[in-house]
Amino acid sequence: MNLKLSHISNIKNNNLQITGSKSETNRLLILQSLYPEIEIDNISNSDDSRLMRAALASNEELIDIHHAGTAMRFLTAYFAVKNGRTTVLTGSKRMQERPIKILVDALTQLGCDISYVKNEGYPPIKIVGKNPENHKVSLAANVSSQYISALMLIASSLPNGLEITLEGKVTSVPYINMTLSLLKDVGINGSFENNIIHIEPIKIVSPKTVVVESDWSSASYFYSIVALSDFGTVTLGSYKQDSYQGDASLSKIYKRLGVETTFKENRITLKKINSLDSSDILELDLSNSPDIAQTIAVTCFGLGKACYLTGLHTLKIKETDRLEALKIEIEKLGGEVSITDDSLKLSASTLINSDITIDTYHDHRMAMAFAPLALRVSLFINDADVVSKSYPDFWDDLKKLDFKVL
Ligand SMILES: O=C(O)C1=C[C@@H](OP(=O)(O)O)[C@@H](O)[C@H](O)C1
Ligand SMILES: C=C(OP(=O)(O)O)C(=O)O
Repeated sequence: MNLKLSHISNIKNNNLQITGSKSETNRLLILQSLYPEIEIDNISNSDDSRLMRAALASNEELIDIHHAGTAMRFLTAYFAVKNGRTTVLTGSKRMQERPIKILVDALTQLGCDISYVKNEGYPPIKIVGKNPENHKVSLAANVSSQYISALMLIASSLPNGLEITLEGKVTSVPYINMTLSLLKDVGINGSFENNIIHIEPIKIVSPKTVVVESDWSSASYFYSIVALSDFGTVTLGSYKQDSYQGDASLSKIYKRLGVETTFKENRITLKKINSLDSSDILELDLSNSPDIAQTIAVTCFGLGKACYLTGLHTLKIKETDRLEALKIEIEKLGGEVSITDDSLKLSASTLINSDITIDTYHDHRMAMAFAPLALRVSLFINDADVVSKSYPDFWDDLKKLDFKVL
């Protein structure tokens, strides 16, 4: 599907209900499979959560999780401790390029049996479920926090729980804290101090309904829309001020880009204010919130504001090499970008080229991050249905804000 996007007027106040966080949902789906007493409310309707549910319900040996990184990593740990069951976990072409060795090695240390079907270090993998005999493990923490969350999610089901030692600089820390908070919410005890995580064992938890907060990464596109509008306001549900999601830092970051956030009951209202960060260049370390890097880079570009984004070392191994993809697409529109392995620098440039086709590289966030630019120029989005990975209703929600989506 190739879309043409344009917008004729400003954003009128509109109420949107954003789907549940896919990160919270996919953690809770694993926990619910281990502890059926758990109920989940405001579950994500993303492809990644649908695939996770289907995988957990499947009795097949071969399970294909397509593009879903959390599903790939969390299910590797889940099936590794399903004694007596053999599973082959595979995914899309890109998933077969996303590394998994650190997690496989950690599970092997515990006594699990996992082998590579094609290329060493990458999916597909064959998992022969075991009752692992060890309860201590250490792993590198600088590549993906998903490996650590995967171990934490199965830890309480092991007879002695788990002690996880994190080596090196820990990346995407809020996602580890999110896992710990959700474990606690369902009645599992754990701690994370001085790079050591302890999770206690528990056989049964008390019945409990956990309400998933709406997805903050998805909210980022509306922050960008409001920032790029002349006088827009958008209200989004269901959010809370004390979020488990690191991307809730959007409210602080976008204050510097001219968007004010107010929390009322369980909704946030984003309002355009006319005060932009006064520094020549917006500098941000995004190692705690990698998923909003694309949104912020594109907002800055649309505003003609220079930015220097660091802490982006994980972007190269996500749905695509996001640094490379951002550079190519922003430059098509007339911007100037330089990248390293972990940073992106955008010069203060003017959006000059209209009717450009944005390529999305099988990456939902490429499509959604560039869409707000339609407030400034009309553009085309290639392969626009990629958004369903995290936010299937995205284009319908843009129509509610008077975007022309053709
Ligand atoms: O645990 C999670 O739910 C996630 C962790 C992050 O990945 P990394 O830890 O690999 O950066 C993030 O980018 C991803 O979208 C979701
Ligand atoms: C990186 C992402 O997802 P995952 O790693 O779970 O595929 C994302 O949603 O931006």
